[in-house]
Amino acid sequence: MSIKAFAFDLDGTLADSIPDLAHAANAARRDAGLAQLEEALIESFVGDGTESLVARAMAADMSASFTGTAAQTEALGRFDQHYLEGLTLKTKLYHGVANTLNELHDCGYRLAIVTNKPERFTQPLLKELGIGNVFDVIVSGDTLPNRKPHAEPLQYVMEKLAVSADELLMVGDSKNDILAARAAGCKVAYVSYGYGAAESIPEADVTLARFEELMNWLEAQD
Ligand SMILES: O=C(O)COP(=O)(O)O
Ligand SMILES: [Mg+2]
Repeated sequence: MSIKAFAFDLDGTLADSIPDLAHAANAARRDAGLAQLEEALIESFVGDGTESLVARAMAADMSASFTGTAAQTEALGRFDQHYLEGLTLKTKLYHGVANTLNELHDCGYRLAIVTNKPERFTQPLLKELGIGNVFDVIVSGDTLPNRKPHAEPLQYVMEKLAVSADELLMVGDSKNDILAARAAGCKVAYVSYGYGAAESIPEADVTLARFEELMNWLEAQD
């Protein structure tokens, strides 16, 4: 079966969003009277959604989880405000992303976003990055009851786009993306330039050092 649709992760795959996530996380820490953290440490906290990022960043500890304490809820509100004020101060699409997405879209492929970022950030971020119009489906971390690495977001995409698992390619930079693709039974491309370096990454079907290599992989399929 040939590929008819793509599901793209957002942070670390389409956009290099760490500087603005780190800026908002550090601003929330400053509001709480805490010292600033290195961007690289905050990068290691990204991937399991905003609540998790805020809990880890406030505790400066990867094993922290969001339990809804008053302090965490306050920090989440502060983070939201700071991040929405500066979604694209430094955030940029990676090289080749805009052209490749437009080319795929023009060729008639169906495109989806499957991110663990909440909807309140995903929609404005895609718009600010100028790629809000190419996606047929956008699944954020709070769109469905379950998020990546669960299969549900990809199953939802397949249903919406009326494609089967072997017609869909997930493209992502983290373990969660690969596990979600495996759980849903679809192929997966791992982009090695993203934020997955600190994790042990399960084997993907293809590894891309640059986003535009996706077109070479696609041409080699038929
Ligand atoms: O915001 C996150 O936790 C990660 O987002 P992603 O799924 O687009 O990488
Ligand atoms: Mg990612």
